[in-house]
Amino acid sequence: MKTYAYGFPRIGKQREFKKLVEGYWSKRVSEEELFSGIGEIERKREKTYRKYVDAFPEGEMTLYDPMLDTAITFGVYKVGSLNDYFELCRGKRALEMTKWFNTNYHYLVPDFEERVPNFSIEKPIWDRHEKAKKNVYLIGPFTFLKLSKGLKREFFEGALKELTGLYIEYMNSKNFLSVHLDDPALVLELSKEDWKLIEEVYQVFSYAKCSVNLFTYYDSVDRLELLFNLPVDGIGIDLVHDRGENLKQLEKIDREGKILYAGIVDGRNVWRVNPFKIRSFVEKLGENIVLTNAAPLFHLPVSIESSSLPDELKAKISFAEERLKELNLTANIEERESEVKEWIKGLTLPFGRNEEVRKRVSLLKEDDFERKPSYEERVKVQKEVLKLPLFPTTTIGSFPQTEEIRRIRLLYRKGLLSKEDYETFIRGEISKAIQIQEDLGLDVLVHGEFERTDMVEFFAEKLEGIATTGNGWVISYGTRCYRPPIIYGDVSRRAPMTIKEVSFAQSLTEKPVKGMLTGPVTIISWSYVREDIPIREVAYQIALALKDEIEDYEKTGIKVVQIDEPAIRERAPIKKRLWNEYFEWAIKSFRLCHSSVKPETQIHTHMCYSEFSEIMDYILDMDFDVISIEASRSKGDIIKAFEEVNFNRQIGLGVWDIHSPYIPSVDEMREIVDRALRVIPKENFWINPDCGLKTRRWEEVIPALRNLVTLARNLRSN
Ligand SMILES: CN1c2c(nc(N)[nH]c2=O)NC[C@@H]1CNc1ccc(C(=O)N[C@@H](CCC(=O)N[C@@H](CCC(=O)N[C@@H](CCC(=O)O)C(=O)O)C(=O)O)C(=O)O)cc1
Ligand SMILES: N[C@@H](CCS)C(=O)O
Ligand SMILES: [Zn+2]
Repeated sequence: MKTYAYGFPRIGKQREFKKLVEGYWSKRVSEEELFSGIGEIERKREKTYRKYVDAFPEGEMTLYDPMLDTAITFGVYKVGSLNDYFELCRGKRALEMTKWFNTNYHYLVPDFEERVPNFSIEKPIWDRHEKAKKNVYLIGPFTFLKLSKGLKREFFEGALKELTGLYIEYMNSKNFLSVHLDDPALVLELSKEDWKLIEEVYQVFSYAKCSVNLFTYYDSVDRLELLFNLPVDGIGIDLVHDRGENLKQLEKIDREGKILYAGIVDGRNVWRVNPFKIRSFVEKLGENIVLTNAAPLFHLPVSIESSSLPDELKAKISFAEERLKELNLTANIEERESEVKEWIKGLTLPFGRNEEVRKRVSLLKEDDFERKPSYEERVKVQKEVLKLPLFPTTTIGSFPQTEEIRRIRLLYRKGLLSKEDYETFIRGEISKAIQIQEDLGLDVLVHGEFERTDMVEFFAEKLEGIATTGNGWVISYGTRCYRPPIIYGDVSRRAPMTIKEVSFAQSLTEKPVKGMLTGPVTIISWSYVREDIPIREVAYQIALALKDEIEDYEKTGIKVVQIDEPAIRERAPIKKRLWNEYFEWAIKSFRLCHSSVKPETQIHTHMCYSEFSEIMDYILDMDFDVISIEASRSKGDIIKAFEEVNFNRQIGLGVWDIHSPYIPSVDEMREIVDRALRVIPKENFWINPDCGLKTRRWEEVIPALRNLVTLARNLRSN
């Protein structure tokens, strides 16, 4: 049996990719060094692939994001220099950033600005395909256009025809031997018209001089037979996250000699597979099978080898390199039987069970998910208590994680600094941040999250039942990474998690300080989650831990609590037909956190970098008092969605794109507010940035927040 793998992480075992690109941005690395360093990373990746699998794509590497590279290759953006390229990623011309399907990877969204697209084939400033010949990696034209913005409906068909034609020209002129087309948008719930268009337009692949393999992943394809009728050589499908739907269709399809790239090892979660079971499963699939991963492997860290997990857990999981090994073991099971037996030894080890937690979840009643009194009642009490001005100003939670903070934390983690000294240092940072916010004149303050490495990892370290990996880095966007924790057992709170820092901050000021928590859906979405109990139960376990934390806030006099749920949209299933089922537990877990708070406690939530317009009704059902939503990169496009719903809650639409070092002026921020005030009553409107400020520098934060406060003051005096 043959094996194939794709999407192996580009970050590198020691985050070489991040260090290199960020080194270039800070002028420590020259252009030449950047290119040769990227080449080196690519060679290492290919060496790993070669160790385990028969084939893999060439030219998968990028300097920032493959969607942007595709846009440049086909002339959507003209880029004459590396600086032009990075301006589109993080400068004043930065493209909107949004979640890639239901993942925590963010891509740059090509924008056609409502104009007729005018494609061309361009030689990019750094040519990822320069040496590529076999299985050359390209994002499929359908996915590329479907995930872009500003392409009017009436132009879509013409654009797809023209672009697909150019793809053929590109492949033929470059003399590729074979092409790997990544086309995950084919798993979306598509209309009849879309399917008809795909069927028609993708016929042009018969003009390709090389073989073409079309890969889908993250879910099932609703019209799989249609893909097998296209003039391509192979089809890749996800047999892990398809709820059996791909398999069911496969049984009825005549594959007519086409290769089936059977995605049988999970690219999204870490639980180790049993190669014996996988092998007997694939043997039933028939002839012409190539074993592959079910989704790109970059959602996993590079290898378990360099992680600091306990051995019992390591024996149950696989990261990217181990997934390659699983493909290899499955394909060569006869010769490697003893190795396979060794591989699966850890699978029988039990997950952590906590009877008390199980009982608490089983005793939950409908009332436990219901906050009383209603928003209309409690908002009056909150007004009395908080006495906030019109257009209250706040930030989203984190302040700059400076090099000094990271260095001090590293010393503490290595045991070179005592807990006491570390905590004194953190208190010093909190004091400075409170002073700065007071001086700027913000209304609702935050403690700054200096004690947190990451908004999920921090809670994972405090909670029982969740493990952290130490070095298991995964890219979230560009060069920014996170280490997804592993939820392996029942989750419970050992002790208060955030009270010390937040109540210290509150002791320094008369203004309200927001207690800052990460919500259950986000903790789940940015972690790897056990699959032996229903996801709903995991969510309720986490919610109960957060509920206890909020009760402790109230006891210490905290009046405003923010429960961040930036991943609530991202976690929604790709198939909308499954949305009700998902949102039911997602919303209930949020409501469980805050259902028992006092009427005067103001509950905030925050969401970012997703397409929210379609989920407004679900969002409202979470029953918070205030929401802050990112809106500035999309120039406030989300405002349209407020025209259609009666959004009777307070809202802060982000007025500052915090992922760019650019400092917006008062007038630039005002544009978004003016548009929003046409649909949102001014007494419900807050002024805040898009997201947390941890990735920015104080030199950017202070002037931008000064402008933000000036904007609020101008609005109040108008
Ligand atoms: C808000 N977002 C988040 C998402 N997902 C998360 N898991 N977290 C988020 O906050 N998704 C949506 C958005 C956008 N996504 C991100 C993701 C990641 C970052 C980010 O800033 N990442 C940091 C790493 C953060 C971290 O864990 N830091 C640790 C380790 C720091 C470190 O590298 N230490 C060095 C030594 C110190 C030094 O020399 O600097 C080392 O260990 O070698 C910590 O602070 O201790 C990143 O830099 O990529 C932002 C938005
Ligand atoms: N409170 C978090 C939310 C990020 S989505 C922060 O400010 O970083
Ligand atoms: Zn955010």
